[in-house]
Amino acid sequence: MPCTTHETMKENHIKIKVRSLDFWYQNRQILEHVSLDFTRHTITAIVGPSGTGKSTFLTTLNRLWENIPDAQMKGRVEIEFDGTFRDIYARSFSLTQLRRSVGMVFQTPNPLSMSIYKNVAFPLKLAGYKNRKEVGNKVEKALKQAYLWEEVKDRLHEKASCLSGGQQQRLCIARALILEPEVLLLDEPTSSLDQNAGRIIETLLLDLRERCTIIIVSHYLDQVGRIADTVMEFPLKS
Ligand SMILES: Nc1ncnc2c1ncn2[C@@H]1O[C@H](COP(=O)(O)OP(=O)(O)OP(=O)(O)O)[C@@H](O)[C@H]1O
Repeated sequence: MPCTTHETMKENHIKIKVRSLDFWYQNRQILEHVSLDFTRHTITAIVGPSGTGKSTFLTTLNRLWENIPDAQMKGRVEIEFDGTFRDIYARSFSLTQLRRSVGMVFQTPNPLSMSIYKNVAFPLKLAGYKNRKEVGNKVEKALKQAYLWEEVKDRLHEKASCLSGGQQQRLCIARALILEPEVLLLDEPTSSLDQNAGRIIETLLLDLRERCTIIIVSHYLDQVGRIADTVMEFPLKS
């Protein structure tokens, strides 16, 4: 029998496939045989007790763990690009493409010590964009997508450190969005913010779902209830 239509349809909606993933720091195993699928254009929340490997898991989706001494991973992570699943750990897969396609936002806003404008434009500079008009247009678009444009459009050349915590986090989201990633990973992005600033980011993520596949680690179950399409609880039970 050929593959059923139902199975094909299900496969068509998958953006990320994780298969038999094991992870260790030194000799301590943190993730054991994790196999998961993430659906395109949805928000998946990863929840669970402290220390169960939620943040570590996110770093296996963008290879950010690779610089940690004595860390080790086994298994496969495949992301769909232009209709084809690519093994992001394959030698032939470019790290530059991965950095462009998978954006990340951390728990504490981490603006660079430079102006608001330069912070957002920074990934474009690394990617070799030279045309000032094009860069300006992209900065504006990313700041609009991150709901920050109206608040900063008249002070783009001020230091990013002058912004409030919530604004700084939206600035980091704008920086993550400027290369138009297909996947956005967020590690407790609202935990250092007040409730109001956190709610703005939630609304923004619901909007971004149309463009990106979003995976968010969150400790707030009320937040998860408001925004998540799927919830995955760590430690995973096989
Ligand atoms: N760089 C590292 N070197 C060694 N051990 C680490 C490192 N980073 C994390 N760990 C350990 O790995 C385990 C999982 O950590 P991780 O941060 O992934 O968990 P978490 O579920 O995200 O926790 P939390 O909810 O508290 O953020 C913890 O026991 C942690 O101490």
